[in-house]
Amino acid sequence: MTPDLMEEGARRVSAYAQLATRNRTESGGRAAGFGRPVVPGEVDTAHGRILYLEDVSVSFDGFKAINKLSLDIAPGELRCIIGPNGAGKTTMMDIITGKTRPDHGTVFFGSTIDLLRYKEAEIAQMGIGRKFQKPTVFEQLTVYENLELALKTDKGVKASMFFRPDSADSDRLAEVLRTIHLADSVNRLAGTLSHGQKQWLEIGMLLMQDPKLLLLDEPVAGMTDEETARTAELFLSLKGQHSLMVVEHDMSFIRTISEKVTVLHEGAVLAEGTLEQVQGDERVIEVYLGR
Ligand SMILES: Nc1ncnc2c1ncn2[C@@H]1O[C@H](COP(=O)(O)OP(=O)(O)OP(=O)(O)O)[C@@H](O)[C@H]1O
Repeated sequence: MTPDLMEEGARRVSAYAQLATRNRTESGGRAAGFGRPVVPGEVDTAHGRILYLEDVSVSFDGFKAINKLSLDIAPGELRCIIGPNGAGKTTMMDIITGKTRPDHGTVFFGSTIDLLRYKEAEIAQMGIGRKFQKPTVFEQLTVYENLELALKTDKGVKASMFFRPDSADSDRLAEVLRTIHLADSVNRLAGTLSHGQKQWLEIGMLLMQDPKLLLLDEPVAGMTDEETARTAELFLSLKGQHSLMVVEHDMSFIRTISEKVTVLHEGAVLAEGTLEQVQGDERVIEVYLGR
């Protein structure tokens, strides 16, 4: 082979690699992203959606847990999801976070990131944080150390061994401590916190990674009334800066925080609107009372 041909081949290989990388990290090669500036690492919300599910279905042993589910969430929105037991709320979150693969449908983060092409860990890195029902903080570490650890998880094993928070990290830590009402408890062992405080600490750990979308599964279950009220304040303060999807059974909590409520039933959206609207919907009443 002549040097010219070899050079030409190398150019083609390099151009192809660049194209593949661009398609994977920016627009997924879809026409929707064409012509708009795409900032690597930024979620493209130009179409007014941070999360978009269309016609999503998944079956377990022939049982349709999610059945042609379509739903979207606007940037900065705080969306509440309600529905009777077994409606598919957890399965929907499993699909969004890459834990469960749907049999069918479309799931997009912004208008350009096809979440079905990514693994669970990659989706978390992209800025989708998930809080499970039970708090999972490190009980033997202090509040501060738990938050510091959340910063390190982003940085890989070697970097995290020598990690020292810089001033931007320290500012962020202080801000998160204030947001989660634990500024007075920095040096307390997480194991000595109340149930509600542990939940806030775990939310704080997610906030350290500055997630664009937070999925929260029954965040006030087991909390006292005072803790529930403080959690409502916390969520209202996060709205706008982050998008939130909150699954909850506690209707008085939902009443305090909600604008738009989505009711899931048998794996699909049964109704959507304000809490008053959905509570007045005959189909919703039947589903809740008919159990
Ligand atoms: N891995 C699985 N294998 C078999 N069935 C499953 C699996 N995951 C969920 N299901 C079934 O799918 C349906 C939806 O479950 P899911 O946990 O998503 O409901 P949910 O709305 O979160 O309920 P809850 O309010 O009780 O948490 C249920 O009937 C459940 O038994």
